[in-house]
Amino acid sequence: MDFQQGLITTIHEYGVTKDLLRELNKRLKKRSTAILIPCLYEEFERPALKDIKEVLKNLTGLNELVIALSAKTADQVKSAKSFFDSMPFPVHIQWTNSPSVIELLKNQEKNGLELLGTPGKGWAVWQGIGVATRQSDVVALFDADIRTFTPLYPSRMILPLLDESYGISYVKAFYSRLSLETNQLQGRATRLFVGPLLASLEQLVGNGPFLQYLQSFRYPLAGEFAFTKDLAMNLRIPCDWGLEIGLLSEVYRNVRTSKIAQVDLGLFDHKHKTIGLSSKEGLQKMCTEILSSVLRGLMEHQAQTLTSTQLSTLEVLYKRVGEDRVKQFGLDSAVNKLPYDRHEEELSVQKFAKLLRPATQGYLANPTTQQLPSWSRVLSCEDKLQEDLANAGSKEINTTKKELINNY
Ligand SMILES: O=C(O)[C@H](O)COP(=O)(O)O
Repeated sequence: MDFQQGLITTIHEYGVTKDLLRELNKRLKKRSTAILIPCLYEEFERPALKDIKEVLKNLTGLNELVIALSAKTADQVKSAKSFFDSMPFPVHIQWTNSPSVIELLKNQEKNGLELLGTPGKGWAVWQGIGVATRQSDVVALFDADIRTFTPLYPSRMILPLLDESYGISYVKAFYSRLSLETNQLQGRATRLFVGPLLASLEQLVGNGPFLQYLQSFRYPLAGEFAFTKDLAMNLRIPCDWGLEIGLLSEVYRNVRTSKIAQVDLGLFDHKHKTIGLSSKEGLQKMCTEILSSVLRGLMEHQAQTLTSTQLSTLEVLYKRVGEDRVKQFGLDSAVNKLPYDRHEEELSVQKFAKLLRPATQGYLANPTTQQLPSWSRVLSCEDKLQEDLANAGSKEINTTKKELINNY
């Protein structure tokens, strides 16, 4: 526990779990809430989503479950629908890359709206927000690959938004990251890249408000967050691995920090990526895109950028802080009797350090990234697009347009 340091409210986990679901269901009836799960069809073939479904079945007060599904065939969509057959609330399967959705969004180019995002989580989140906010005042988002999902997750993520007297608009998760198989610390991008990067940038450019804000989050890359409809409708959505940092930047732009809370979800594990052989793969690609997102935030909120001398300093600082963190996590693991592969962690820091120069130069050469426009901006042009999108995403399928699906 801490004593609420930092800019945002921290909700700790004190181990009291009695009646959590009863309380949640009671409050859900008073403020309409949707859960949004962006998802590739492959997740339906893995055990995690089945476990998530079993927990969600207990949320009798939920207004809607929205599955933003990327699928290759109509049969996959049908089987996703029957997978969620028995839920005690409406389930909307939004086929994000269906021919009708692609046609509808492509058609918006005539209005100057670029809505065909790069396929991936960002695009699915954007569609899911559009669909979910038609009928719900609160939206909570969970990844489909969480292997440790318990009733505590939805309860703790959603409850802070259901009592409006606290004035909270945005809730972000944090957790302890341990692999269920090896019992080793996970969260490599967060621990070994984002943490040391933010600390190094702070030394380099000073403790400006945006850097201070980002550092208030105990797990800035957490993919689990919840927001009120009015905030959700005003967020631009990035389409790359910078999604989580990019959304934090959009939240910073839209609400005061007193309206933000982070919640301890306890233990968390999910599907893991490899570190990748180059900056185009795995965690290295992820960190490259995260760096762009952090640099963009520095520009947008602090009007700061990196000169070439600063870039050299950043490389030196990051390496030093990264190596210090490896030692710190080693001690943390030893005292907790967790296995720790120091060599592997040192190699990760070395690889991440090598990304800094090309990634920064790449960002400076092209600082604007693809972001999907906020829903409030979209509706100012096409006020029926939420409905049209939801209809197109759940419509029966035209399999003759298979090549469209494959491209998205
Ligand atoms: O949270 C993170 O740092 C990234 O998602 C990577 O996580 P992992 O090391 O648990 O795969």
